[in-house]
Amino acid sequence: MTVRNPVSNLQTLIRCPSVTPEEGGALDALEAMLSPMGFHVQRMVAKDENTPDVENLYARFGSDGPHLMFAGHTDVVPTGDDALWSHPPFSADIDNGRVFGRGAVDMKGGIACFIAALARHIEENGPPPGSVSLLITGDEEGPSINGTDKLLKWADERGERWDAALVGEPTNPDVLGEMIKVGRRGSLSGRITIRGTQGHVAYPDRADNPLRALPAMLQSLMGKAYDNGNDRFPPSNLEVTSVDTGNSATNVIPDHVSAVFNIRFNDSWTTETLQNEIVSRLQRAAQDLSLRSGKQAATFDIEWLGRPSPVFLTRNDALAGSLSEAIEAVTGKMPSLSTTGGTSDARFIKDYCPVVEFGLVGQTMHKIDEHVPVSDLETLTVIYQNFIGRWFARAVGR
Ligand SMILES: N[C@@H](CCC[C@H](NC(=O)CCC(=O)O)C(=O)O)C(=O)O
Ligand SMILES: [Zn+2]
Ligand SMILES: [Zn+2]
Repeated sequence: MTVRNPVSNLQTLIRCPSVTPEEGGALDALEAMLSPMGFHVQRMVAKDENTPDVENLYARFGSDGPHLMFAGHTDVVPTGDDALWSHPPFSADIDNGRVFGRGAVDMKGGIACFIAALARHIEENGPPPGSVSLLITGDEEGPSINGTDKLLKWADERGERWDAALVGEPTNPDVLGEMIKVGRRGSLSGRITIRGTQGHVAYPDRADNPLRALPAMLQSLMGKAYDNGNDRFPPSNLEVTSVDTGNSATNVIPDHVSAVFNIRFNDSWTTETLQNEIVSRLQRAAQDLSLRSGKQAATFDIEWLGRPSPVFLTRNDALAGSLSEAIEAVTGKMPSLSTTGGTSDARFIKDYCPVVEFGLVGQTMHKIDEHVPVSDLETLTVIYQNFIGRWFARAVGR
């Protein structure tokens, strides 16, 4: 089986230009690797209003339980200015012991290693005593509307059930083996629009500049901590990500200003309690007249943007334990169990089975010259192989 080499698996995948929502040949390449191994491969196209159709793949090896899912994505973020790359972003060139290309660590590399690991496990130990599935989406880096969420529902409707899932996102900050993700903070975005009265900039008494209310409003959102975090999660944090008046003139006071924000929140909040907190902070700040003496409280409205992402924590010692033991056996490191960073598709999987995440080192993800050391690909493959053995041994009670 040639797929036992993670480096050639990865080179094949990188050479498929699968920038979201393009399939780019990446799922065809996966199918060509998995079918000869004995996987039953199915392709599913997900559709929704106002978003492009996206191709996804579900492949199962075996028909009985226990059932282990490996989840990930073959879509990649855009390459940016290709001229800035030292190797073309879809070349998969190897230079100085490193494979270069978009998706090298995020996360075609993780998929390449898992396939190699399973191939080695089958060759050396025979098929696992149960089933292994790959749930691979082409819409993780995009809106995530036509990806893992819909693919899970589709598979669930066809009777698929899983006992545990491993997501192969690049979870390690600096060194392979240092961090497993066992949960994620939630994510909530919104836009506030402060209303004023348009007018001539030389006659401000005849206008009401909404920008004079903005500093107090932004201070209320970002100035005071939402919480201090806890032993499970980092503190919640809100960042304002854009401010816009739509005003192109220098001598006109605009009639409105909008600010967009995103908050990453921990399990001391629900979406609803957090929305209430944000609105009450804004209502208080709207009374602040320090830059607007003689005016009424500012008027504003708030619009919640997109789907909020839920906060979740995987409380499954057996799953995180098998993975930690595998990592320690191969690298000598005991990984931390973390909930730091962004959200991931594990937020959808957690409704079906316990889920943890472990993959490559994420330092170059989304950057120019994304790359992965060949040695990390080999080490991750050995970790995944070790994990597969441990997880099934534990699941069947051996
Ligand atoms: N576009 C999607 C989901 C966005 C997910 C994104 N995740 C990461 O960047 C992962 C980084 C990490 O592992 O820390 C995010 O957190 O924004 C949507 O909006 O649903
Ligand atoms: Zn990713
Ligand atoms: Zn990414």
